[in-house]
Amino acid sequence: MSTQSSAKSDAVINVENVTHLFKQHRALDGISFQVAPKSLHGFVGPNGAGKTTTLKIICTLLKPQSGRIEVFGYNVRDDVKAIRRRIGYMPDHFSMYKQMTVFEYLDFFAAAYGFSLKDRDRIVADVLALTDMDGRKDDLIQGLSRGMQQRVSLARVLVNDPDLLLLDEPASGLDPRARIELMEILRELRRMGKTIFISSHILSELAELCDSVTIVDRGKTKYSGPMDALLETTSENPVYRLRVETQNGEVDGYLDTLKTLGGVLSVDPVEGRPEYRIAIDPARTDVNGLLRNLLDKSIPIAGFSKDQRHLNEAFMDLTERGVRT
Ligand SMILES: Nc1ncnc2c1ncn2[C@@H]1O[C@H](COP(=O)(O)OP(=O)(O)OP(=O)(O)O)[C@@H](O)[C@H]1O
Repeated sequence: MSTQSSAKSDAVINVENVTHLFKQHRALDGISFQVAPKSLHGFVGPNGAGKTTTLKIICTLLKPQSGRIEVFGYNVRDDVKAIRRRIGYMPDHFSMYKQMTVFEYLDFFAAAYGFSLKDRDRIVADVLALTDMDGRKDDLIQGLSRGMQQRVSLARVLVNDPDLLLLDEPASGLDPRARIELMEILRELRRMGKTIFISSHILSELAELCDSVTIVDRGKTKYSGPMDALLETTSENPVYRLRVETQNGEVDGYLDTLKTLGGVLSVDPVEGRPEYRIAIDPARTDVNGLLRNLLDKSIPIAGFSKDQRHLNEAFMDLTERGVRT
């Protein structure tokens, strides 16, 4: 009997204090995080951090040894069938039946899900359209590029119309164009209301795509929340980035004026660009005060934004040195 919990939250994935050992080796060490419905949630961590292990537990291929994992409110220990009906899992390393055509391959999986011959034609046409593969249905898989094979693999995951997609490093080995096209397909799937959980060991790869992210290292959660909040400067003193209009590329001349503005703590010119990073004391001024002062001093503003930490900086701050084997 299935035992969907009355769920204390509406999270699609709820991971609470999960630990998993391979013999003496602690692959997961009390990991916890949640994934909201209809979000595109990144799962990032260095090699050996525990991403694949977590994904396998979420998709019911591996039983958790301790802690709790719920998917759509179903416990992964007891409700395997109910969960499998609603998820699509794309593993990091997969083998395909490469001597099949794209159509035969997808039709084979639709048949494995128990769909009738009539439904299968429609389903395969739908997933081919979703992955922009309509024109390739009669191509042999072995003749397709890696990017195209990855799309077929994604199409295969969509055959049972899952509400949650679990994708393990889907962009690895793809060239920039194939990556961008894959990301566009994922955005479209999210627009259709699917929740997408996507792992990568490269934070920058997911930064533009994902609205929320969990960073994991050595089996522990290092950050889980909105992508924007991760990139905010951690300092208590907000930092803003000012770009000035230049004439003949001349950028000097504003530094001294900027330093004298009320509430400004420090001003750093950005090397090689007509830009400054300005830190303010929030007890003495705010963003509106700073902008007013800039206008009062006739600084020619060409652009102004809150400074964000560089992604790599955020990732390095949160994860430890050394590769885990
Ligand atoms: N079946 C297994 N037997 C023994 N150790 C394992 C097994 N699977 C994973 N591990 C170990 O558990 C740790 C976590 O592995 P996991 O594959 O989950 O990490 P990952 O974050 O997905 O890494 P990568 O980015 O390299 O794919 C690693 O130290 C790995 O060597």
